[in-house]
Amino acid sequence: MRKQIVAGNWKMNKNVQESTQLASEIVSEVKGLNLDNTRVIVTPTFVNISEVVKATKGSSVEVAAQNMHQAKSGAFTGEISAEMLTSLGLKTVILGHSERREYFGETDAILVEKVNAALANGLEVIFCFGEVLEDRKSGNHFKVVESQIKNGLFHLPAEAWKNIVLAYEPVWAIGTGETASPEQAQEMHAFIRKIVADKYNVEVAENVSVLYGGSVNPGNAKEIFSKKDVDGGLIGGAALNADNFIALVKSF
Ligand SMILES: O=C[C@H](O)COP(=O)(O)O
Repeated sequence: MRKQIVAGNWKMNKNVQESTQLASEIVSEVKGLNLDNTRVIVTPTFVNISEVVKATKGSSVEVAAQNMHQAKSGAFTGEISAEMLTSLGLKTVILGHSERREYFGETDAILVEKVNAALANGLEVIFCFGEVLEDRKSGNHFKVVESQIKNGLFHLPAEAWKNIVLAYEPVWAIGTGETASPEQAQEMHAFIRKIVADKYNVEVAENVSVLYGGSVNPGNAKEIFSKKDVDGGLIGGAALNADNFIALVKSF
């Protein structure tokens, strides 16, 4: 059975003290929860990963990275490799976030290299995609999402999908306070599962967790997460506060 996941993407927020404090608060709040089928993930910025790994040691809270470079090592000033992440004990990396695509020029071709490098190093990939408002308004959103998934992931063999998590993040809903309605999320998630089933098989499609991201908060999470094909969320703003984040973890 696929897992439910609440992943907090801290983006470029929180210094080292704030990061460890938030992580410690989350650790102490998850202690009393039954998380048999729910994974709780936090993704601090690179410089704070080590300290957050220490702060979460021994707890069920997982630490992941927000990005990585595709090369093994070398002259790539300012970049971080997959092996550097695994050497810290990380098991998961977010790739293809719309902010990386938009502000840092990450193309489908670059993402293929990143996905391959991550998987080759034993990392699980939370692969993000989603349409901009124009696409949604013109009814192009299914096509856009299909092409992002196809171009980024459909070169993979079926067995690689056990290390893939999908994150549908409509760009118009990220940090805007505007959320896709639970019905819009469900409709897209069902579509995503269908194209994965068509390309591979029903088993791969049913086993992959598909997260929703875009202005999820304690007020709307329950309804969104209750949808059949929504397996949790990739959370930005609401993940920066332990109470809000834990409220989301309790929203299944
Ligand atoms: O990675 C998280 C998403 O970009 C969602 O961000 P948000 O919850 O602040 O809208």
